[in-house]
Amino acid sequence: MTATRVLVLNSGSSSVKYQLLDMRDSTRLAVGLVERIGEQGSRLKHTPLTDGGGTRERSVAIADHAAALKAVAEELARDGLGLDSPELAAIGHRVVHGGQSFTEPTVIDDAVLAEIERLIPVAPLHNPANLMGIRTARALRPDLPQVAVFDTAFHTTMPESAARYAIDVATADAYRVRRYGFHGTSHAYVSRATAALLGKAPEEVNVIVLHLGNGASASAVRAGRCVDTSMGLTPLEGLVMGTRSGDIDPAVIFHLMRVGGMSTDEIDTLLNKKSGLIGLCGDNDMREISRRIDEGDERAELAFGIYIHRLKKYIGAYCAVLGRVDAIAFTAGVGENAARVRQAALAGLEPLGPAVDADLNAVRSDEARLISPAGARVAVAVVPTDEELEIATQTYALVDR
Ligand SMILES: Nc1ncnc2c1ncn2[C@@H]1O[C@H](COP(=O)(O)OP(=O)(O)O)[C@@H](O)[C@H]1O
Ligand SMILES: CC(=O)OP(=O)(O)O
Ligand SMILES: [Mg+2]
Repeated sequence: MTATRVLVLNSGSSSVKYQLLDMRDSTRLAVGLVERIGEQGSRLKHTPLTDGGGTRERSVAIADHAAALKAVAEELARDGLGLDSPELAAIGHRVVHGGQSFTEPTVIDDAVLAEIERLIPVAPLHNPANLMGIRTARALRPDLPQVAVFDTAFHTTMPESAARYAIDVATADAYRVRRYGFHGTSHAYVSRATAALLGKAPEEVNVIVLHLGNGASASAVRAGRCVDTSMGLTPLEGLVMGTRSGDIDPAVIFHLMRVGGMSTDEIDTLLNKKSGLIGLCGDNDMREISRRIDEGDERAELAFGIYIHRLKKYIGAYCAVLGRVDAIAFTAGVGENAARVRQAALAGLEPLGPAVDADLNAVRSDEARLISPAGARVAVAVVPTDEELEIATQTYALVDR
């Protein structure tokens, strides 16, 4: 029997999304999610797709990402899809920070693990979770290839003019301080899918991708290659996010230290976990914010206004970076679902080319689709991202020989 299945683990700071796929035709055999890892009320949601068996949800104490993967393995085994299956060809892992070392998907060995570990200081919320998933998967199936697919890889094509901060070069190089960018697997997938939606090859189009999830980032993609992105050394720079501030004057940090007496760790927590939408209005879920705006809540409206203002600035900036823009694509939880965000982000930008048709924008669908009126100079699209499929495809390409 040839092994054609790939298990994909997308480990976030407090969650794991996973999918088991058969790569002969990219069908999903099971999908699931472990949430609130290490917190009160952790839970697992598992859906086998093989014989139409329904979703199983249970609350289980899950202390860390190692325990999470063990629970996932148990669920898969109950459906006869366990990690011991000879049909499993590889396990693909999303790894958030690959620094400058990794520009391609990479089969994981001890040296690769050591490098991912060395990068923890620049991805403290993400790389430790990714490492724990990899180590646990290796312990469960030491014989199986494990592949790392890096969020940073797609952005390694950025020119130095976009990748460097304007700080002393020797200091920057000594500490590898530069702009790496994240969500690259999504930006790559969505920019290609947007080209396909336009009936073009990726090399023929320039696309602005807006990945708006809990973490959020924008990228400018010229002829299939990333030329700029909004996240930097870490996933803190750029857009306003669910709990992260995005861009601020770096002097805010000195001010909070000197005048506010705050420690480095306190400021780190403030900017990564207590800022963005949640810091501005107490909610980080765009559904809840939208509901509050409808009720006339002024704090929610202000938070939304700040979120949209930043988004608009990046869209304008990337129009300038690209010169010619063929499409703007919205993706991830907010981008795919929040018509209000899409409408507001592009309102008033018609002179630059993009336009949104209100009726098309209001349609709810899981399909990639255009929401701009026919003949718009810049197409506007909603393109569901699929990081797991992209990771599975890249993983299988490395092991299928
Ligand atoms: N129907 C919806 N309307 C508006 N926003 C939504 C909707 N569904 C999900 N979201 C937003 O998507 C976010 C999660 O996006 P997702 O891409 O799954 O993020 P992440 O991968 O960072 O966890 C939620 O926090 C919520 O704000
Ligand atoms: C890199 C990053 O911000 O990832 P996420 O959106 O999954 O938190
Ligand atoms: Mg995400």
